[in-house]
Amino acid sequence: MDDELELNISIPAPSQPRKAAAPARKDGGAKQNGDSGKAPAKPQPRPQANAKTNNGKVAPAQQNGGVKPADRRQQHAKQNAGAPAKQPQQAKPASRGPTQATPKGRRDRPKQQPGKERFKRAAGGRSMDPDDPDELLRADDDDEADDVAAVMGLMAQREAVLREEEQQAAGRGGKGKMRAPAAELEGVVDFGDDDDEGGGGRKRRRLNAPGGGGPGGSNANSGGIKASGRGNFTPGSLIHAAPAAATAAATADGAAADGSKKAKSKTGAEGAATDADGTDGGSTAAWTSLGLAPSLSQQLQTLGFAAPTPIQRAVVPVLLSGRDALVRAQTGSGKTLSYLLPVIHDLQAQQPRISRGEGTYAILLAPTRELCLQVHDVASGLLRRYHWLVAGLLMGGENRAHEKARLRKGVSVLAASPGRLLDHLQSTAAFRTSELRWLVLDEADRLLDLGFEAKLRQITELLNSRAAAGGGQGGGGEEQDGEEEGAEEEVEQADKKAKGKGKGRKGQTGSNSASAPPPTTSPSERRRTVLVSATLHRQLGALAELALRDPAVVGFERQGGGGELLPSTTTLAAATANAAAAGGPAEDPLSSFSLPASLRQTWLEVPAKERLVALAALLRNRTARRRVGGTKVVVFLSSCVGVEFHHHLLGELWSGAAGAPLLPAGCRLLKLHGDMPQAQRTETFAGFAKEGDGVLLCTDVAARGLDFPNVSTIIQYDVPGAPAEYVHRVGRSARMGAAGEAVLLLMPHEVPYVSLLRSRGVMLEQEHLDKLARWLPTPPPEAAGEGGMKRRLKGGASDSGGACAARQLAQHFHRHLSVAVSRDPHAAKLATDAFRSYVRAYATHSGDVKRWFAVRNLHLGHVAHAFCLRETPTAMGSSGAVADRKRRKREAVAAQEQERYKKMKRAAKRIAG
Ligand SMILES: Nc1ncnc2c1ncn2[C@@H]1O[C@H](COP(=O)(O)OP(=O)(O)OP(=O)(O)O)[C@@H](O)[C@H]1O
Repeated sequence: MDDELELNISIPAPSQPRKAAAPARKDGGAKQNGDSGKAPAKPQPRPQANAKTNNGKVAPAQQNGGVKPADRRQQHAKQNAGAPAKQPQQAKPASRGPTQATPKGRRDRPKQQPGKERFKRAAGGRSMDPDDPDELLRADDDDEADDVAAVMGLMAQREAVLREEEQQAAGRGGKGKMRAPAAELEGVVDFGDDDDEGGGGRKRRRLNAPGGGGPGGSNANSGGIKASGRGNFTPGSLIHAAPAAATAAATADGAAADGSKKAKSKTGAEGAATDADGTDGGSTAAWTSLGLAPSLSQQLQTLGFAAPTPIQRAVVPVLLSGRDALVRAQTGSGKTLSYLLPVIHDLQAQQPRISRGEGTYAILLAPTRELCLQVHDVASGLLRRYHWLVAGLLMGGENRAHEKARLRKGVSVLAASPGRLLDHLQSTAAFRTSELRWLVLDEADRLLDLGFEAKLRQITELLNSRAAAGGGQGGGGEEQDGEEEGAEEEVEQADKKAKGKGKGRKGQTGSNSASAPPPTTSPSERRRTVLVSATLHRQLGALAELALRDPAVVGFERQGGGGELLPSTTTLAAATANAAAAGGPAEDPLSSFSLPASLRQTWLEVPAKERLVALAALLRNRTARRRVGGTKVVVFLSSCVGVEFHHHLLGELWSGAAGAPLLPAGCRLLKLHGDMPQAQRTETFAGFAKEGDGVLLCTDVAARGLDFPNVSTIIQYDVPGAPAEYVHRVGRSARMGAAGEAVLLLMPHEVPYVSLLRSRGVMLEQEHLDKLARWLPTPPPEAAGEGGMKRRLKGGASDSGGACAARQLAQHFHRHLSVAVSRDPHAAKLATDAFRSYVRAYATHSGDVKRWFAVRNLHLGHVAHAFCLRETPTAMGSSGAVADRKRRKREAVAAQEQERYKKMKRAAKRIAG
């Protein structure tokens, strides 16, 4: 659908602290740094001017402009070592002389703790933690250039924190730094602890804060959080630090995994698996044994990842060996880290160190904006230890000029959506990709769907041609960003440096690199390509031919007498041969899906005209089941306007019509779809992740990859277009071995869809609407005529008579609701548009499911009833917007005609007169 993510660059700042200060964020951090789409109020002074002290002396950061990051760090550390925390802040006034021009209104600002104040402003008023390296990174932007000394002080603090942390880790082997896993294992997550104190961002955490701030501490701020370099909230941060969850996933897969001590003690099988592995779930050894650098393993521990999941165990060594790969594993099994870890291991090991000016070394493509954000945030968390590697984000809906500026500065690891990436490859001359070593396609099957495939081909062709040309310059489009001109000089210098350095580096890796492609290969050959999805399918063969070289196929296969799912690594040819030998379709070795064992799947047969009340009953029933850690329900619909309509109906209109809200107190109703403004999308995405209880109405924009913690139920109100989409939708629940359930609503003629799913390895049980009878909505007391039915219902809603009465009552209520809709012009318009969109989306079912989802099978009157429409709308051929446009055109033509007629009449009068 519409939901290709466009970009939003969120690039943690450079290692050079020459320019600081992000634009003031009003959204409390939910919005990304510098991506607010708002230009700074005034042109800001150039860094050179700002770096001068009162005496006109140049600040050390500039004197060292060309020094390697490591040397620079040492200098900063020397200058600031041992300085009290406020010392660098006190230096701030010196960096902005009293006579120096400052933006209006800032001259008279109180000068106490200027550094802290500035950071606070940059965070939109939030308190920021100077010990958090991300705060430093976030502070870099283009609109305010000052506070060199303050930034340097923070750099020094960061260095000190990292050094201290490394020393501590060396001393105790990383043990004791893990968050207590019990809470996560049980799904008991204290969301309040992870909430940001501001509106929407995550809570700031110290890497090694005194007073128990470390992940092992009891402090509320403790615990590994997946942190964005941009202040984005990372949904996964709430649960990922669950070493036990890894074990739970292993259990679900029937595969081996190690985990926390608590997890190990849970089952003998798990304990045996850990022992067999020879790793200790609480130490970095579990990660280093995969070939990962000790520093990266330590960072994983710091973030709370105790041990690899089965898919990570299988994938990491394969990618470290330099092979391309197709990775196919269940939803929620940890695929993101499985490709990010080899990428980061490889880049951190490059010698001499990578500098951001050299351009992009890894591109991580994802089909939706939210997924790009999520991948970027996970990458940022891992890169916190490697300040010379910069993560960035390109996605639709964001300011291109800001993106260009960041690309000019350089982004080492880039999460991007295909559309915006292609756009920049074609038009941003300073976007350097000649050093690209990794291309990862997350949700690769979706990226290969119609709509993305052509873009992907263009992207790979452009990358190949740039690599062959060796220059890495963009498609020649000249950038026209006057506001960003100032960045040019800096970038040119970085580019010069990069050219010199890049030559020396090709093919070189540090001593701790497990393996790397041979140094003699050309850039395009050196690039590793990884395709990842829970539902890779045969169309990928085409891409494999296009971009992959003898890829390893890593996933899970049913093996052994019990048909257990075990991790396996093979080749595409072998996978095809195996499938053929097993009687499966040889052309599609990946045709059947596997779902988490902890997921309970049911389907509910509901006649069209009862769909709405059945949805209401399901929501009431499921949100009434309180779970420790929160009760979250995700409802999938087929269109954006469908989401809008139901959000309005089940929220605002419901209370009026029913006399009480549909959802229990404290359970929020949220919406997410591709037609929402980006800021609102990001806010919902973060908000739902943080929410304790909530219901999210969404389109398939939320179907893939999103990692919302504690989703207890998935309701598929509108049937997904293809079985693969079913798998991704239900995969938002039951992640990492947690319990979850998925309910699919089917109209009677759609029931054969269940058999199709079964044939693809997806097993569902039937649930009956009558069992939900007592949750069906009833008319408000003032609505007359249902008293008798109510009494019968009281007598026994579960018996068939009671259930029947409840369904009649619900229909009575439904009519009541329809009246409310017809009286609300906004709701009535939404209902009509939603109905039309539903029918149009229904017509797009294709391939093997089309026969059950033909529009001719629909009783349009009943379907309209489910949208609270008392008449079936006509003009199905056009959407509301198109119909409006046509109407306006007709009116304009009529007005013109009338004007012409009047003119003719006047002319005729003149002639006659
Ligand atoms: N080794 C690990 N230990 C504990 N938690 C982990 C580990 N690896 C990943 N996780 C957590 O598991 C959750 C699911 O991971 P991830 O999003 O990578 O799954 P996925 O396989 O990509 O799912 P999907 O197919 O839906 O995209 C995340 O919250 C992540 O932080």
